[in-house]
Formats: sequence, C-alpha cells, structure tokens
Amino acid sequence: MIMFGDRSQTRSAAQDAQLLVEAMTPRYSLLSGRFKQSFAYLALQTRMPGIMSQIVAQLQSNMPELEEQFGEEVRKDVPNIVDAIERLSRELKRDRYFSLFHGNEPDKAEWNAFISELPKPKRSYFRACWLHAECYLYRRIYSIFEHSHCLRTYDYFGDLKHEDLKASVQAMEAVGKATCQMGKSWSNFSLMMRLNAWSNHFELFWNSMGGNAKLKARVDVKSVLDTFENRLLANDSILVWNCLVKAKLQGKQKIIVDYICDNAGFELFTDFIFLAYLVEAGLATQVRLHVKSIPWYISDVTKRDIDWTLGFLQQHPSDILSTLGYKWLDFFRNERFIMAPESYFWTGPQPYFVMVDVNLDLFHYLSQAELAIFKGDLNYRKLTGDFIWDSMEDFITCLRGFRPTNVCAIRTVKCEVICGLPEGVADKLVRTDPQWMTSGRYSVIQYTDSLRCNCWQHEMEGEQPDDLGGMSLRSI
Ligand SMILES: O=P(O)(O)OC[C@H]1O[C@](O)(CO)[C@@H](O)[C@@H]1O
Repeated sequence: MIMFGDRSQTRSAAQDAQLLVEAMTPRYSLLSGRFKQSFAYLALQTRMPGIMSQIVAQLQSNMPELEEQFGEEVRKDVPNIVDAIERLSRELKRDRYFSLFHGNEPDKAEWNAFISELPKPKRSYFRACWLHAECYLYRRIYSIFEHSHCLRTYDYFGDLKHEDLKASVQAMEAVGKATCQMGKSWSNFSLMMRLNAWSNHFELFWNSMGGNAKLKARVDVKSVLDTFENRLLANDSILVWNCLVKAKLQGKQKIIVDYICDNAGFELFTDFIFLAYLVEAGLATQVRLHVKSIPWYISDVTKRDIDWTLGFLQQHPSDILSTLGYKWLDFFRNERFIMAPESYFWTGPQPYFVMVDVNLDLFHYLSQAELAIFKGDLNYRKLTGDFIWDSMEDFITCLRGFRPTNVCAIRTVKCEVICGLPEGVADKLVRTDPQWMTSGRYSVIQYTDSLRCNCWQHEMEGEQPDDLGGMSLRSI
C-alpha cells in the first residue's frame, strides 16, 4: 500500500487532484505512477525496488571480489551503501518528494534546478512523470556510490552487462556469419535495420533462433527476422536509406551519423554490425557514438562497456568474433567510429524537445550530423516526452520541434508510449494482444527529416493536450 510523503503538511486542492487513481493513463497525459493500472505504476511499485534489492544482494555476495579490487576499506563502504539503498527503497514506497543532490557530481546543478522547478504535486515518485521518477531513482543510486570512499567508479550493473554478452556468444556468431560481406543495397540495408530493431529485445530474438545451442549456431538470421515482419508496426527504413543515399548523391564529403546507444551486450554487438555496415557501404563517413556517463537503466552502454566489449571480442576463440572485435577497434583508430563528447544530458530527466533550451551545445553537435539514430525504448520515451499520444499521431508532431537533424527512432515497444501507427492497428492489438505495449513483441522504425514544416503546431492549437507536465508546445 502506498503512503503519502510530507504528512506534516495539509494537502492543497492541487495536490488532491494528483492523488493516485485506479485507472489507466488517459490519452494526452504524461506517463505516471499516479495511474494504478499503468505500467509505470507497476514498474515503480515492483520493478525498481527489485532492482535496488538486486544491487544490495550483489554487493553483499561480491564482497571478496570487491575487497580484492578496491582494498579492505570497502568493508566499511558496503554497509553504508546498503543502508542508503534500503532507505531509498522505503522513500519510493512512501511516495516521498524528490530531494536535492549534495555530492560532487558534475550534473548536480542541472538536476537540482530541474527538481526545484517541478511543481510540488509532480515532485514525488508516484505522482511525478514516470520518466522523471525513474531517472531520479537511477541518479540517486549513482549518488549513493559517488558518496562512498572506494566505490565511486564502480559499475554496479557491470557484472550483469558482462554476463549478457557472454551468454549471447552463439547468437553473435550466427549474426556475425549472416551479415559479413553484405554489400550496399536497399535489401541489405533493410535487413540491417530490422536486425537492429529486434536486437532491442534480445530474449525474443534468442528464443526465435531455436531451442538448443546447435540450432542457434546455424540459424538463418534472415528467416528469423522475416518471422517478426508483421510485428514491425511502422517501418520508415526506406526514408532513412533515402536520407543517406541522397547525401552521397549530393557529393557531401562528410556524412556523419550520430548514434544514441541503448543497451550493452548483444544489442551493442548488433549496433556495431549495423554501424560498420553504414561505414563500409559508404552510407556514412563517420559514426559518433553517444553513451551514458554513469551506470543507467541496468544495461545501458557506457564508454567502459565499449572497451570491455571490444576486448572481449578480440580475445574470443571464435574467429568470427575476434575478427569483428579487431575490425571495430580499427574503425575507432581511423576515426570512422568516434566517441561523442561525454554528456550528462543523456542521463538527465528531460525529454529531448528541451535540449535546445538546456543544452544548446549538444543540440548544435547533433545538428552537424546527417542523421541521428535514437535506439531503444527509453530514447523513444524521451523523444516523445513520455506522453500518451494518439497512436496515429505523426512522429514529427510528437517530437515537439526536436529536429536538430534528420531523426530516426528504432525500438521495440516496452511501454505505453507510441505514435505514427496506421489507422486501426492499435485498436486491433488491444483486442488481440492486450500486453502489446509492454511485451517488447512489437517494434517501430520511425523517421522524420529536419526540413519538414511546423504545421502541426497550428493544427494542434485548438486541441492542447491537457497534461504537458509544466511543459509547453514550442517551436524550434
Ligand atoms: O532498454 P530500453 O529499450 O531503453 O528499455 C528500457 C525500458 O524498460 C523499462 O525499464 C521498463 O520496461 C522502461 O523504463 C524503459 O523504457
């Protein structure tokens, strides 16, 4: 049962209006744990406390390894960290208000400004926008480690990410074999895009590859992707292809693709397969990878994960994996791949349409690229503002003016945010597969170019969504 924080104060009418309700998230609202029949509620109620317990359990069971790596001082750190995480979990259950950060983290000022500016009824775990609450929790967990003596740089999700990569060796070999020597053609590009989309849900991909190790090793990746075809609900791959081919035809010397990464493990492997294809096929001259600066959403990629993954592949006894590992390392050496400058914006709570106001440098950086590809569900939520749009609303509208360059989103659908679907698709899925928005069994590849008009703003003038969480529709 949820208790409410700040019991010392009498609730105002505005706060009353924000109490938890026994309902699904209404259309044109921000996702929020306030709606008890929503996935956001479930995730805050059970998933996040589970993640925190897992970190605690892992710290306690890894004590000997931690001591070896960080020295015996770690024995003092761990109980403090465990206490702080358990306190945080209780705060969440009691729907307390977000508090300010007091450490030495480089993004402290931005976070504190963000928290201070949130209207009070939208500043507690369950009543806030889900994106805000979830990012805040991951940021608080980081802050607990940042305050410690020995474990400041420790990646508490590192072991999980490593295990994920190790467990997917056979899948990687199969994908590596199936995709080597793929020349520049629309059909190959289309296959690469679909591979990239489905890699956002590894379990689905893996299970579809067969029931045992032998089957998996000789699986036909193209046939596996074909079986997912009717679950790819929107596919703008041809527009992405046109965007890159046009740049080449226009004789552009530099065709930069910015890639905003999602998960490490198998997903990062397939990201590299796809990005290397872009470069080798001459569709891009350089790929710039954007990763998280701190451990994030369990499996999100950090720079350390990139290094670890390349090292793992290079040293692997499988010829195909080690060859790929060395090839991609070479791509970094000759700057066909580069790491984009570190940015804490990616681990901030804000949707992307505010980037132009709060991080103009990053917006300008992206605007040098021909194309920015945003991978995964969390990026999709940030692109579309963690908001329940009409499922048929145009993708371009949902970006609310965020178009630093041509934008592509690739994700499997893991939460109740969706747009750009053809008429009738969502209604049918609600009837035939009620869990369709949270199962990851469906995916979308959506695109909009940077030049299209802003007419959506006029169209929406008479129909202002009622809950933008203090945010306004804005032009670029
Ligand atoms: O790794 P992805 O595709 O960004 O998915 C993360 C998603 O999973 C969740 O943790 C819950 O399914 C969401 O919070 C988030 O949108």
